[in-house]
Amino acid sequence: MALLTPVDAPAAPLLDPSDPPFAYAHNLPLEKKFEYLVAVQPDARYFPRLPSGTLHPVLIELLSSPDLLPLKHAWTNEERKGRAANGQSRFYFRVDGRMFSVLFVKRAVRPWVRRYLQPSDWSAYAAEDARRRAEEPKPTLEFWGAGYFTEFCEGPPGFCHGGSIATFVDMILGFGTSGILMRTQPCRTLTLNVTYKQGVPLGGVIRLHAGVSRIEGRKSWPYCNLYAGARKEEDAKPLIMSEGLFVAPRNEYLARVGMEVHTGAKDDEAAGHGKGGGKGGSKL
Ligand SMILES: CCCCCCCCCC(=O)SCCNC(=O)CCNC(=O)[C@H](O)C(C)(C)COP(=O)(O)OP(=O)(O)OC[C@H]1O[C@@H](n2cnc3c(N)ncnc32)[C@H](O)[C@@H]1OP(=O)(O)O
Repeated sequence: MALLTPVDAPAAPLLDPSDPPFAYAHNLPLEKKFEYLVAVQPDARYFPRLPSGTLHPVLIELLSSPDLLPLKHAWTNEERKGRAANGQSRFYFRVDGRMFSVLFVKRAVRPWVRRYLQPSDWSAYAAEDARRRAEEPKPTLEFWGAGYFTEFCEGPPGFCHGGSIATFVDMILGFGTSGILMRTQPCRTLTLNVTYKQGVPLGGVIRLHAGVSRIEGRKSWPYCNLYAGARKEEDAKPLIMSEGLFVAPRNEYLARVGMEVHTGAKDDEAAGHGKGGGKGGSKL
């Protein structure tokens, strides 16, 4: 299935901040904030359509918002080297000013979500977060992202496996939308509907548009569409359309597994801003 495995492949070169890709990143207004993202771009041997170590313009655009908080170097150089050699598929997206990434590890359709904007100073972050929320009392109900799938997600030759796509959109729906928007832990998938209108090519930049069309109490109805190409075109038809019903676990379940229990009216109020939603009252 995969064209190249890490075992067959030559070792990835050591990533060095003095390399041209880093200089390229440093020319950007956000300077070192890009360093980490640049460093984890896959090697060109695994991902030949983008120059090694550079960010695609659409990702730069995505990351260039002035309200981005400094990125934290969450991984060591050694980890970065290893990860870059694994040909991971990676997507970036922003929700409420926070940057997230979803990546696939090797062949397994096992995605991990990593929150990029982990500030080193949590009190400063909390203050910033509170200020932003005060200015934008309504939760973000839609967001855009971009990324790519590599050969570890291959199904039909040159195209992404349907299971990888289903896993990916499940993550976006579950974590990226309902979990975050409802200000709770990730919600659980109750139903997931994926329409594969066209194949998703490996290697090229894929845009995503996701959001939540309705929120009622513990339930939310997120959607996620995938498009080919870096640029948004008004008449572009989605390759993939997905939607689902996601349900936040009951409080008694959360208490049993030792997770924080959300009962605050504020969260419910925020959730109630969804189209068609609005009951908001806690049914937890
Ligand atoms: C750190 C990174 C972590 C990243 C995580 C990303 C998230 C990825 C998302 C996933 O993949 S989760 C894994 C796959 N999903 C599961 O394993 C879920 C398994 N199912 C469950 O755990 C429970 O069924 C669930 C928590 C989803 C719901 O349990 P409940 O006991 O709350 O269900 P309940 O029967 O009360 O139904 C909840 C609501 O849905 C409604 N409902 C049930 N079945 C339905 C159906 N088929 N269609 C429409 N509505 C339905 C039901 O009427 C009710 O509405 P109301 O509250 O308004 O009355």
